[in-house]
Amino acid sequence: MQEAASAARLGTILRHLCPRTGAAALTAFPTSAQIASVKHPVEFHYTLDNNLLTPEQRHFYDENGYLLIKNLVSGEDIERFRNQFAKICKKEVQVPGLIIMRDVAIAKSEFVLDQKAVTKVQDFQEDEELFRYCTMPQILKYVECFTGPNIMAMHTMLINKPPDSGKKSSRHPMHQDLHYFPFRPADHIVCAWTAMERIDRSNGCLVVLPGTHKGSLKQHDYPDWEGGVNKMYHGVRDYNKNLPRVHLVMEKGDTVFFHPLLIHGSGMNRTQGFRKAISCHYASAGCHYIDVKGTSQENIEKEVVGIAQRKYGVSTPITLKDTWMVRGRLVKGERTNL
Ligand SMILES: CCCC(=O)SCCNC(=O)CCNC(=O)[C@H](O)C(C)(C)COP(=O)(O)OP(=O)(O)OC[C@H]1O[C@@H](n2cnc3c(N)ncnc32)[C@H](O)[C@@H]1OP(=O)(O)O
Ligand SMILES: Nc1ncnc2c1ncn2[C@@H]1O[C@H](COP(=O)(O)OP(=O)(O)OP(=O)(O)O)[C@@H](O)[C@H]1O
Ligand SMILES: O=C(O)CCC(=O)C(=O)O
Ligand SMILES: [Fe+2]
Ligand SMILES: [Mg+2]
Repeated sequence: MQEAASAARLGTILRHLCPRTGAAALTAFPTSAQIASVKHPVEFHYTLDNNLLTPEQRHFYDENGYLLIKNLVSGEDIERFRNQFAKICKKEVQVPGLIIMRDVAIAKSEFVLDQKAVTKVQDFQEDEELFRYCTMPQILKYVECFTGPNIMAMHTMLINKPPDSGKKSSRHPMHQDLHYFPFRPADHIVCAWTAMERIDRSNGCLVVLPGTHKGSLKQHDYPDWEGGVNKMYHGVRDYNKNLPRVHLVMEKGDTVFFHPLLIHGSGMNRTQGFRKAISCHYASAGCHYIDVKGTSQENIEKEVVGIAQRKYGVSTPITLKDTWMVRGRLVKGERTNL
């Protein structure tokens, strides 16, 4: 009698943990103890086991494509990133390769030389102080669950979402980060995004469509927004507008890890403050480059290559791959493919 009950429970848990077997979704979530009581190894599709993630966390990422870890980066570290960002904006330090981007509403009006004009800095891999973010052990421990032990920091950003100018251009359209990346497999890429202050709907938090990481890479274009769109802020052309949206409210230091196919964006900043977040996209060094010619990524390759050629004053043909090869930095293990 007892045995039959526990066998039924085991079956229930296994069905819950292996949704791809086609069993109906369950409403109750198994506890750690229940999962630990399962004798058969449980299969997870999107994470590797390094004894850090709990089965619940691995299950959550499999189903949703993101995982939020509270309080992962200290207030002191965030203060240092803030200070360095301010120095960069004031031109007290010059960082080779850094892209400083102003909001389209400001870029097209007067020029103000301070952080009020800067909507994000990108490619800070040569700035020791900001790049510390990408090498923090507590972040890399999580990253390894997605990428394995050989880890490349591919893309770095500090986003300083400005108070909206009234044109709604502080929004970031819904997109998949993989659109920008000519490397695969997607499952071995992950973004770490850390809130540098409390971020909620008022200042434009991340908005995600849970589960969309299980889909494919979609066609991206500039959204048809009246007030203008920032350069390279492509959005998914068509996505199911009825899918549930989750607003990720985060406190300072909270960090979200998310899959590069997860459809996400961010709302406009309705406050007077500059909403700050720091992020890094990591990939397994074992990933390989692909040629995006003939794919939906051709449009972004054209734009990125155009900007890179202007920036470095080169006219020789380069590819999207070349622009990533020079930006990627090994942060753990061995640099193999990328
Ligand atoms: C996982 C990844 C997800 C993402 O990365 S999504 C976002 C990707 N964003 C980027 O890659 C940042 C791209 N931005 C840049 O490369 C630069 O900021 C950009 C646009 C080339 C401008 O840099 P600079 O050339 O130094 O700036 P500039 O003041 O001399 O302006 C040159 C021309 O560009 C225009 N511009 C500047 N910022 C803009 C903006 N935010 N949106 C639209 N247009 C913008 C600016 O008006 C000027 O145009 P014009 O020559 O006057 O017609
Ligand atoms: N007309 C639109 N077309 C496509 N994407 C949009 C549109 N309006 C908003 N978005 C995107 O949806 C996400 C959420 O934006 P939105 O401005 O609705 O913020 P929000 O945080 O949901 O704010 P609110 O509290 O007003 O609902 C962002 O990625 C934004 O760029
Ligand atoms: O901080 C944000 O608004 C998110 C930006 C983002 O998703 C991106 O740059 O890819
Ligand atoms: Fe993104
Ligand atoms: Mg909204």
